[in-house]
Amino acid sequence: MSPGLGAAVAGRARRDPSGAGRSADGPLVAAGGRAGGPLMSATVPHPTALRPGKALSIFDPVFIGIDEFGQPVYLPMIYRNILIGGEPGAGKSGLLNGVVAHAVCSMDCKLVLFDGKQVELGQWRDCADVFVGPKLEQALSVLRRLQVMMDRRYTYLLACKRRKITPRDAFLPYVVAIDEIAYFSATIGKKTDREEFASLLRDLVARGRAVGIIVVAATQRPSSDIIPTSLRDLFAWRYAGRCTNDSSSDIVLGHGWAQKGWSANTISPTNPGAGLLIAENGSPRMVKVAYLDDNTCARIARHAADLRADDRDTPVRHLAFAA
Ligand SMILES: Nc1ncnc2c1ncn2[C@@H]1O[C@H](COP(=O)(O)OP(=O)(O)OP(=O)(O)O)[C@@H](O)[C@H]1O
Repeated sequence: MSPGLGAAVAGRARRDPSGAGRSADGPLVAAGGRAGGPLMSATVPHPTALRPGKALSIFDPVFIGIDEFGQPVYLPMIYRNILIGGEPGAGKSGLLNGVVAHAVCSMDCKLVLFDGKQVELGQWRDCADVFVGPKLEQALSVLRRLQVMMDRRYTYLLACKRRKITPRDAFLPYVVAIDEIAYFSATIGKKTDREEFASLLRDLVARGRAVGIIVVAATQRPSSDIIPTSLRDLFAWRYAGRCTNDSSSDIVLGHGWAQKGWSANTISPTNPGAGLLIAENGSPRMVKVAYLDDNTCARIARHAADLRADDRDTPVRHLAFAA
């Protein structure tokens, strides 16, 4: 488990009674580790880990596991998206759950979950503002609302002559987690609806970053019809768990990496949770994702649901989709 998450869970009974740390612009938000800082700070534990009893912040980098030297790997997720690909059983859910677990414990962020199977992200349901199950119409309706919200936030930023939201803005970042993109974009419903899903998702990934919409999307079908290059290249972070061939690995990481020796096809099938992580303009790097088993996810989810229930009545949370 992430040191940060561990601290948050362990600190359940020791929360800041003033509640100051839970507001969108409270002291919970650390001064360092923001966008513009290093893309990956892998060698030193982030200060979040040293703040027992406080909730996390989505503006803090997310602990995802260790690299091949045993060093912790943190991903700054704010203003970024992550694509997670790999064959069934590669360990994609581990990374998805790790990011979602950080998000649910961050009172300065809201959560929208898409899960056609319902059980992959189902444990976080009580923490989510919206949970989309197997219905494509619901998925489309939620994506359309997110798109409207995104447009309004841009209108607001334009009026303020700014390019990005900050922790001080009244509206909160959203983490939009999708387990199995292909289910919505290539499997169920009518072709026109699936195409609309793909196009709305692309727009969200392309434009959502600056207004605090973070897309975390996973697929066990890394093929060019599900992840066209134009979509893949919009993800600042890409993680390839074991893939069945070099071409699938390249579809996640970027064209040509397999030829340079970086292929997720070389990962042993007996090593789930190991994968290649790449940042935009960077090189791949082997990471072993920290695995949260079902019981741990359930404990974190209960803790976070309590925190969020306490927090729900604060005015800022009512800005949800109305924003
Ligand atoms: N980081 C990890 N460390 C150790 N074991 C892991 C790790 N990640 C996954 N596993 C093991 O591998 C199994 C499959 O992992 P997981 O369900 O995350 O794969 P997946 O890629 O999401 O599969 P699917 O595409 O079928 O949903 C887990 O039940 C767990 O036993």
